Amino acid sequence: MSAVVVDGLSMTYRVPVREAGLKAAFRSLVHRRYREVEAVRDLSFEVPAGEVVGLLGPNGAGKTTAMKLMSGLLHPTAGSVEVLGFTPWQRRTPFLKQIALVRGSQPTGGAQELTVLDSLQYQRVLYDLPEAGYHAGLDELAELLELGPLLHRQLRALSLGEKMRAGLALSLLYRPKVLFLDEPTLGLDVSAAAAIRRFLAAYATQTGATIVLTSHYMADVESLCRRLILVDHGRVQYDGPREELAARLSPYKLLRISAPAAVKEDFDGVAEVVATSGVSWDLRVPRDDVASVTSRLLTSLDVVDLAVEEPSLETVLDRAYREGV
Ligand SMILES: Nc1ncnc2c1ncn2[C@@H]1O[C@H](COP(=O)(O)OP(=O)(O)OP(=O)(O)O)[C@@H](O)[C@H]1O
Repeated sequence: MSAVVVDGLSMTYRVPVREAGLKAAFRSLVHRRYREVEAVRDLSFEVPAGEVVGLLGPNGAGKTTAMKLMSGLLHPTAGSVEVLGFTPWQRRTPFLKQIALVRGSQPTGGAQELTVLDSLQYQRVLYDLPEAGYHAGLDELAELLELGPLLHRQLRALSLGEKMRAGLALSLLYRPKVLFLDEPTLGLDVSAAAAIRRFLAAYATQTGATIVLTSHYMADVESLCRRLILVDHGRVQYDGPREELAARLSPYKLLRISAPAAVKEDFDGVAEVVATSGVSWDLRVPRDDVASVTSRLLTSLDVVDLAVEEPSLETVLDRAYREGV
């Protein structure tokens, strides 16, 4: 069963335009002109219950707009969305109780003067959580997100990484079945980002939640999403397994061998040498030839180590963004 069904979704913003200068400012009071920005165009995809999918694309591709539409913050210009059978922008209570949108740019909503614990208690009242379930959930989240030292601090006094941990606890306290994560590691240092990734991976496995994630950090995508949906100019450019995108965009693999006695001429007519340092050689090999090239090298050279690598996701996406899929 699909938890999220997006069908022919489009969203056009109407943005007021004004030329520079005082005269233009007055003129715009009488005659306001608008221009249209098509943020999302005819987007369609489905996410089965329990899947973690990465919604990727370059800046301005329409990801955040799509996330806002799927979580009911915006009403689309055209098309439909169903999340757990609900139309998000109707914002019905049973829908709101089963989804969460977490944004790295605004990890914690609500009153920033409240302490983390007060905010969690407020969330309990808002979502009508039974006392026992609340305490069990809170203990679990507090442990996983290391919230102990933060509970009695005001939200506004937290660092970015601490805010994200608190924001996740606030959003996950009521155990949403569908989680929209918009750049959850934005601006975090390497270990804070890694901690969030570890937590999300564990949360997804433990709860079987459906997760739609946007991120510009490849580590997030690689550790969490097997399926990628690539959008550009508001349209789906690719929807499928992560590895297949690499195979489609890069017809080569990298063969890394360590052969102390090898010289450059040994590779003539066998594989293209792209880098070498000491006894180690990086070879670019067409995907279909990897097996034959490997066995040729193993017979002709004294190979002490060998590894076959996919091009990095960063390289693959850079190519997809620049040249299309
Ligand atoms: N509230 C708004 N009013 C007008 N235009 C908007 C609004 N929000 C977004 N846009 C425009 O819609 C397009 C898509 O923006 P969106 O934020 O959805 O992209 P994104 O893929 O999330 O980008 P990024 O990776 O930079 O966060 C952009 O051209 C953006 O300028």
